Amino acid sequence: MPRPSRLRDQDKPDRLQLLRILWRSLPELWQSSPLLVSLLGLTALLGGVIPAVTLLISKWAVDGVGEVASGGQANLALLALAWAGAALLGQLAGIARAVLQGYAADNFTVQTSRRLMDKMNDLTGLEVLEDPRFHDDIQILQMGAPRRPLNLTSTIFGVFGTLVSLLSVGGVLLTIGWWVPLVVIAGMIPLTLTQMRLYELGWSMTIQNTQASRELNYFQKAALNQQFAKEIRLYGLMPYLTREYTERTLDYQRTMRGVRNKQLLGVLPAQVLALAVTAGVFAYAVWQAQLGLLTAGAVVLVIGALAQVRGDLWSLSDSLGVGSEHLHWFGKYYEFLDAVPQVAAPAQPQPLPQRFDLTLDKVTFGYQGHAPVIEDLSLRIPEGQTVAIVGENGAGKSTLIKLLLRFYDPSAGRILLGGVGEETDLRDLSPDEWRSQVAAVFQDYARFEWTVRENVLLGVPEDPERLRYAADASGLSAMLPRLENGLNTRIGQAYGGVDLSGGQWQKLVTARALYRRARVLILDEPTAALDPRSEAEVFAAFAELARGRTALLVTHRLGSVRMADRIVVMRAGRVTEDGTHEELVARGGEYAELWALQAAQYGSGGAA
Ligand SMILES: Nc1ncnc2c1ncn2[C@@H]1O[C@H](COP(=O)(O)OP(=O)(O)OP(=O)(O)O)[C@@H](O)[C@H]1O
Repeated sequence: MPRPSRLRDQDKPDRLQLLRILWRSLPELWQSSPLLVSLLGLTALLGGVIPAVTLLISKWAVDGVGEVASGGQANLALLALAWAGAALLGQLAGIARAVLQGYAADNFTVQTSRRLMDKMNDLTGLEVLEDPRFHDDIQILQMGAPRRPLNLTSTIFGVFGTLVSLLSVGGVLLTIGWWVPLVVIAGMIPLTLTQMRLYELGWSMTIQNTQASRELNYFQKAALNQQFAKEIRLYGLMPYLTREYTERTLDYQRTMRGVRNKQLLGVLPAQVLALAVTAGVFAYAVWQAQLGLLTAGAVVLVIGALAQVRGDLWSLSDSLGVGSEHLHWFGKYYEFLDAVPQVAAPAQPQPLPQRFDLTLDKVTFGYQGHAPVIEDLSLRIPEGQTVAIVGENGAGKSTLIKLLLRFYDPSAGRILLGGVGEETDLRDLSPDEWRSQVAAVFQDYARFEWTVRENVLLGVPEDPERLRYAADASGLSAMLPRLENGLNTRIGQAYGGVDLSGGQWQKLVTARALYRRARVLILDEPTAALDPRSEAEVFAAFAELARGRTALLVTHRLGSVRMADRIVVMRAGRVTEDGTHEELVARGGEYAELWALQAAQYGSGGAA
């Protein structure tokens, strides 16, 4: 993903760029349903020529009436039938187009959304998701994904049909004078351009206001969200939220109202010009008829054609204006699809090494725009070892875990996987393959509003024996009888499900990690919300599961780290102590101090 500053630069693509976007979207639309799109093109073509055909028939009919009145001959009945046939065909083409358009747009929508999701999957790192401006782009893409493909499809075929109609009616007007269609169209061009410019203005306002609208919506969301209800009531936050929401909304509406008014008033002069031109041509046709140079049928043709051209050009300017908004959205969409992530999967990934020793070699890392939080850190974790990582808040423990999972790449140094002589840089492995070998419970784990079972399996096929083992070992089994439908209990009030307590959730996500057949197990603060008995149970399960595999445990509960083979103490992004519990206590450093403190709290006197 490019840095968001690049995204900003492209917020207002010029017309040429819009054409390029259109050029790229056409084959995509075609690929989504070739047959439907071809038929759609045919119906638009048919619908486009019908107005010209109807006008010609009208001309012949009026002239025919004149002929008959002056004693001549004309097959008026046939002409009437032809007129009705053409009108019916036009109606049928319109209905067929609407139906086909619905089907084609459905396919195009699914294809577009799938590509968005696939791309999100390709963004293997987390760095992009942490930039506030990235949220704006995602919000625009997310909001537009269900409707922009349909809008663009209908605009493309609308514009195509209108162009066909303009060309054919313009061709009919040629019979009055070669300059007539040229003058009519030239008179309408300012209207078309003004309309398009104003739509573009509308789009750039949408972009500029996304951050503002996101923020104001956040105030409303906070006010109505159950998650914040306790603090809002306790601290009397509601008046503040209401005030902020109202002021920001009024501000936002003022800005948007300005744009809307400008849009409406801005088209007025161009509309007057267009009207003047058509009125001029109309007057010319009447004058020519008075001179006997045009037949009555030709005057009817001119009147009808002018109305048609006016209607067509109006709808063309409207479609091009709205269409440019859809194309802007597609511009963002392609920008997202083309984004090159900082954490990228290698083109030719190395196979996973035999041994899973982990080596951090002089690793330095800082979050985007921030000072390093891991500095020149070297650490070797042989396969099979259970390592507890402890240290004060903000020491960099969770960051270290995120680096090991390759959610970020170090800015300096390397992280290697493999035994001596076969070490491979994590950057040379397929992130998916590497992560499939790791089970992890994060501090801020995902709470999916699915069933308990789905929350444990997370898309992995069910193995009943393993599921039972994971549920038993994590303590999940013990809480199931209290849930209405056991493993099939739906979680989340939004879908009529139940709410789980923090501790219950923690057991569930521990089961999630235990269910995976992973060679590396990572638990980041797995027991923070657990009662002492559950904590002891989870650690017993962890110790059991950790046997024979690499296990990393980040925790502040020192009582539970004694069972680790080794304890690593971190401070300000560096490893300051490294050894067994006994060694570190004997050493009398930070660990010994923390241990004594916690032991004193539990009243055991701090003895090792
Ligand atoms: N996504 C982020 N963007 C910017 N800074 C971050 C981000 N995540 C963490 N930090 C910062 O990095 C530093 C290390 O954070 P980290 O979460 O690794 O610490 P920790 O040792 O796990 O702390 P704790 O014990 O409180 O969980 C902190 O100063 C934190 O503010």
